[in-house]
Amino acid sequence: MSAGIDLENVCCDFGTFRAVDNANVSIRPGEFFSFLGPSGCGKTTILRMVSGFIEPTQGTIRIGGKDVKGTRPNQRPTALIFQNLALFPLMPIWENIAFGLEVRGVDKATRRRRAEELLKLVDLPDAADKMVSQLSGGQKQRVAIARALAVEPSVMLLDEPLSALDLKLRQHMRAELRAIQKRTGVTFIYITHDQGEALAMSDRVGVMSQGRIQQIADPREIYNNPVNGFVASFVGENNIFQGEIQNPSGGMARYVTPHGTFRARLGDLGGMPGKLYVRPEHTLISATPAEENSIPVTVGDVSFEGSFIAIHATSDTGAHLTAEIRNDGSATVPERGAKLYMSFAPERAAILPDANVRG
Ligand SMILES: Nc1ncnc2c1ncn2[C@@H]1O[C@H](COP(=O)(O)OP(=O)(O)OP(=O)(O)O)[C@@H](O)[C@H]1O
Repeated sequence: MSAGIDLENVCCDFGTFRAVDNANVSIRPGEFFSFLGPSGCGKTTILRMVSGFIEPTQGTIRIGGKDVKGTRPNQRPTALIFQNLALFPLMPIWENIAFGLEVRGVDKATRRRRAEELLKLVDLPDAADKMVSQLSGGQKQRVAIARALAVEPSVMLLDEPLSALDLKLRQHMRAELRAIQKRTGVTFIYITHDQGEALAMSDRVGVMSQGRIQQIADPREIYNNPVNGFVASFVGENNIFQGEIQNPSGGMARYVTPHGTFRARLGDLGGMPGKLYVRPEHTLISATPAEENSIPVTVGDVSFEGSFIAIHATSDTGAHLTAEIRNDGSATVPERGAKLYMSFAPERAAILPDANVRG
């Protein structure tokens, strides 16, 4: 069983401080949905409102279509997983997993069977009789997930559950979590400040800043078509130009800057000024000027990043730019001091407002 979650005009105030400002989102049953944003943007507050530990100051939260106002956390069909797992060290793994069932009066044989099923589900079939201290960080994390799933929640709420793990394990657990979620079909709401994590695992992502949801979309859309500069910068690198818009037409515009006049896609500015954003992997280098959006530069640092090489350069007018080329031998890597041109295709660049912030 999985349930959808709807937030309708949800606000949360702590005294005079508004931690969550007018959140609207419909999370589908069985969806892996992440809230992504920097520390303090209100992600945990949203999770705590869904789980029932705090009530919204305004607005409505529905789980499975039912308004949950006044419903206590233990009466909601949600299970919460933290970074701090709070497993019981003196109980074997299977009893840890079955603890919630014991509280509900389920008999021992059924508890054991259910624990073993869940251990298979999280890919730890031989761990039932081990103790917590015998497991690695990632294995403990999987036990915590199995324990949360034991009480058959319709919604799993995960609060940065991987942040205590080292990088390799975290990357491995991304795939594991995603696989467990798809196997169970339970709705997952995941919060993280790690954009790689959110983009890799989620069906959709809600990017947040200063209490406001900035954009809700699938990971590709978030990366390829960010709605504002905050989202563009939070999920990746950019070359950014500041200038004036000229001749907007058909979703494109000319953009006049001290570094050149460019053509780019025009985002929804909502009356706000815009800057031009283009990703380093869409910034091209050439020995001769490109037909449009071409900037003469001098190469500075050339940094080897594994799968790609970052070329940092400064334009004759003082703009700092970065282009990335793939490390597959297909392009000549320029040297420091080389004079060349950086350019970008108009449809790869967008003029965007800064962010949707409290006015
Ligand atoms: N009980 C509280 N009383 C007062 N302010 C609070 C309370 N809980 C959270 N806040 C504030 O609300 C804002 C949002 O907090 P929240 O914990 O939701 O952020 P977050 O995005 O989850 O950050 P982090 O990633 O650091 O956990 C922060 O500025 C925080 O200081």
